[in-house]
Amino acid sequence: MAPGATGASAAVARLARAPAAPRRVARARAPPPARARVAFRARAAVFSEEDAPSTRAASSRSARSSASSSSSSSSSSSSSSHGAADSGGYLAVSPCASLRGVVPIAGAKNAVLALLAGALACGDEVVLRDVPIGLADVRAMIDVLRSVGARVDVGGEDANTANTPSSGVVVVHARAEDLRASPSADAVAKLRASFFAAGPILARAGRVSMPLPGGCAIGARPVDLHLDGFRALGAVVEVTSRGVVEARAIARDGKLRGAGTHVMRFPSVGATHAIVMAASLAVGDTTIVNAAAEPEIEDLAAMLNASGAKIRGAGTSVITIEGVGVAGSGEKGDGGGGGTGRGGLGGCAHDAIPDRIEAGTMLVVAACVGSTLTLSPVIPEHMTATTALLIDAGCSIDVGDEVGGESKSKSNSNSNSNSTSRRRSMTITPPPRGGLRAVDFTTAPYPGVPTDMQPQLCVLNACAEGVAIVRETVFESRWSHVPELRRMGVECDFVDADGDDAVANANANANANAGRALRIVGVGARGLRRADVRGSDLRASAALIVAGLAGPTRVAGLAHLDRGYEGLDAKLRGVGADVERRPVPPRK
Ligand SMILES: CC(=O)N[C@H]1[C@@H](OP(=O)(O)OP(=O)(O)OC[C@H]2O[C@@H](n3ccc(=O)[nH]c3=O)[C@H](O)[C@@H]2O)O[C@H](CO)[C@@H](O)[C@@H]1O
Ligand SMILES: C=C(OP(=O)(O)O)C(=O)O
Repeated sequence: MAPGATGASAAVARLARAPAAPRRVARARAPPPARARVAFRARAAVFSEEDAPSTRAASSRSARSSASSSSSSSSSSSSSSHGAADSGGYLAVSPCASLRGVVPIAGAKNAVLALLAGALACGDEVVLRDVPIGLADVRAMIDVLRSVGARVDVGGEDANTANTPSSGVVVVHARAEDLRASPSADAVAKLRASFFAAGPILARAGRVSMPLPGGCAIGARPVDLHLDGFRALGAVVEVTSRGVVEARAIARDGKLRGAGTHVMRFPSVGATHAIVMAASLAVGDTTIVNAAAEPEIEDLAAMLNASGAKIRGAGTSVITIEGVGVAGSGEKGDGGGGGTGRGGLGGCAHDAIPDRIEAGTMLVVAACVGSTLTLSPVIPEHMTATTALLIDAGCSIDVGDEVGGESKSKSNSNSNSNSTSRRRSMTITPPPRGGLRAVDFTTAPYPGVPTDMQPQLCVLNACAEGVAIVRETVFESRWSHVPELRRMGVECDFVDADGDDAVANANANANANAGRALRIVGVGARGLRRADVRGSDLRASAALIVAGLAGPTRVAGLAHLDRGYEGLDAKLRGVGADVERRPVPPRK
């Protein structure tokens, strides 16, 4: 425990502990595939509102599991920690012979959530564009910001419904004098990214009182790596028995100090976000080794740099941050970028990167239906792991000309554009239906195959000819789509599999999956069987909808979908799919 840490609660001790040494875990084999029960009759529960995930209960389950050490695991794939009741009805999806056209790709959910947290690090106005403001997670994150005193104005097209595509503008102004250190527990419980806000609040207010977050129920998801980072930056941290992280700067001036070299055990995306934001406002320098390299981190750094931060190496595994101090500290900050010249960050205008996971999902749609589709805009370099798999599966991918100029990140006080990712269109031409080949894959931190694409890529394999082996090394319980795919007639079982467990071993949480893999036997030209299914997390819901395009399906669990896909059903209809959102039918 860090010097000066108060309390020795069991939760803190567990959070501080390094994970147990990697070991092979004995596992029971998964039960044999459920035999078909005719879907619409047998699965009344799938469509009952009563079995919708309950907000409070699920959130507190998640909080407890978040508080547990990284060596513990929780099998929570059948429930959600998302706060929304499942009032979204279901999607009736019919198989379609062909699709055609251009799918608009929204700003990236996971980038936007980090950017909103990043705006709390800034003393002046931050204008964020390409924000999918219809997403439940974006709205919940805005609630988190408002609950700590930030002014947030939301504008742009079609800002009001979860299932309408939009391209919104959000203006955040988090003035130092208004900033409060205790976000609303209800808002925080709704999503994982809420915890990203702890870093900037701690750095600016000198303390934070942060409830443990929500998020998809796909694994234990502790926050120990975030807390290690705060301690390295000179904070004392404790987790109360009520599941609230209490952190405060040790220094009497209430400021964080540069951590020097901080090595992360695993390249956690969220912990990297949190440390980058907090270290930017610390006094002194920090180098994060084994940082996450995801594009969303590069995007956050671009926004912070345009506001006056001094971050180098974002998008690689070593990130160096020269802390500019907090406003009024007079310790650092030279007025460059959007900085205030008195320490602290200023403001900027920033366009969020396109959503590589939404785009990847649409590529799988095209592949499963066997139709050519164009997506726009995308940043192709962010998607290479996914596109390489699709090419192996027999698809061809063409990258088009630049669309809409380069991604912009413009400081309020000068015109230093520091992000140059090119947005383009991308066209996928798959083989005719039945011609897809199965592809083995293993998820891994960027630039590996994204875990957020794993369920959708399982569906790709379900639609292909042949047998695929899928390994998940990031989230131990991200398999909730598997029983639902079985209901759709896909043979899939967990099998022992050798391979490189290096990534899983670094991430003790995923050890439950070390040495085991999902074996999927594709249905090929036969197509999938009619079924009623329920998505139990965001990407599982999306994957099951994609599967429905190859076999008639009613997919419940839309509250998950609406967290992270803005108007997926409307976008699918826009290219010719037969997808209809319907209310929950009465119970029989
Ligand atoms: C809002 C957001 O951006 N969510 C993304 C983010 O989640 P998130 O930031 O939660 O994911 P992390 O990269 O932190 O988690 C990866 C692994 O590290 C473990 N871990 C994480 C933090 C920690 O303190 N201790 C620890 O052990 C987790 O349990 C998990 O097994 O990255 C994930 C990995 O690409 C994506 O699937 C999520 O969509
Ligand atoms: C897992 C995801 O989100 P979160 O981290 O917010 O649960 C996701 O976007 O797939």
